[in-house]
Amino acid sequence: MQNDIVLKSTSLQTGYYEKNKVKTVIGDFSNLTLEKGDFIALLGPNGVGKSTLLKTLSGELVPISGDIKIEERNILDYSNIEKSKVLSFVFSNVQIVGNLSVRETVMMGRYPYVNWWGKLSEKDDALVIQALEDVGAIHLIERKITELSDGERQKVMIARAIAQDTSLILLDEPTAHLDLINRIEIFQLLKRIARKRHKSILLSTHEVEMSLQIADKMWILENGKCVVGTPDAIVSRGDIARVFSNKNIGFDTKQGTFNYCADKTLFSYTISIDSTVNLSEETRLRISWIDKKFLSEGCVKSDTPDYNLYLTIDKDSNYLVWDISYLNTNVRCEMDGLDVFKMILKLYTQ
Ligand SMILES: Nc1ncnc2c1ncn2[C@@H]1O[C@H](COP(=O)(O)OP(=O)(O)OP(=O)(O)O)[C@@H](O)[C@H]1O
Repeated sequence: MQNDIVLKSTSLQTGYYEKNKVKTVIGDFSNLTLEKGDFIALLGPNGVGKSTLLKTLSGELVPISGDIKIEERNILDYSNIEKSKVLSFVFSNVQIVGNLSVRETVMMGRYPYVNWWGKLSEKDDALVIQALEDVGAIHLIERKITELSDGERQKVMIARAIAQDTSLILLDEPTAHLDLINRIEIFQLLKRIARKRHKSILLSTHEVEMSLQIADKMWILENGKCVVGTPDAIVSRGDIARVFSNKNIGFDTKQGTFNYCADKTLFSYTISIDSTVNLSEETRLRISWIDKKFLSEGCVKSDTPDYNLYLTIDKDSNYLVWDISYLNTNVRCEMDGLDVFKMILKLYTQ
């Protein structure tokens, strides 16, 4: 395979047909490629066309124009059974077929390989067990799929895709409805599979911060186009800030995190620190969280501020305290961020 390219689309337009006529064009992409071992996050606002692109790349939707090649062969030239040997698709809303056990569900991934007599071999069974071990769900093997939590079920569906042993795995929002730990686990699990088993994995997600940390590359959809790059390139080019920020959400390019800002500016402030204060890691952290809290309340940092916040040590208690000065008023309050804010608000509305 040339340059390890697993999927390549050329001049692809995605969209929908109605009565054999083009109803709407959703995406218009120059060349998109997925290479062996790639772990790629597909991101973009609601309704931008992520699912439409995934369904088109999987052959479920017919492109409006352009073509898609998987392992150098046009996707339209594959029979269903041939396609299911090169490509697996994990949907966000897991469709549960019948009252199957976890073993039977994952075994369905081996269906494209059943022998002439329609029988699964010992090798198939071993692959099912291996796939369940890979996703950390082997303990669920005898459970009914209907009796699992969303996170457990999602892992089983990923195991099914692994058992299917395709070079390409597409996943549509595999972490939707999952808690934080399960979301991270699924991301890391998919990355491990891409690495260990040299699979190409493309998943759509709304997890911007997690994708920045874990994905090899990102495809960001914006107005029907796709911006492609490694996380560092995408951040430094300002793509994340442009696509995902608005007047209430700012992207911190150094931290790779979002900050939530208020609609209107309430007041400005500055923070300074007395030289006697020993800035421990915890104190630095608390100050940065005060900044976040203030930002979310509509307060901005300024060199000519309404409020001066001076961090010092109270001589009697030996605790850290804030001295707040505003016009001719000076007050002292404890370190706690909410207390500081409430105190300032009190002065502000007096
Ligand atoms: N069958 C259809 N016919 C016409 N338009 C459709 C059809 N299905 C979806 N769309 C439209 O295509 C656009 C892209 O939808 P798609 O589901 O691909 O977006 P998405 O990026 O996956 O969104 P989300 O993040 O909300 O899941 C939307 O405007 C949607 O309304």
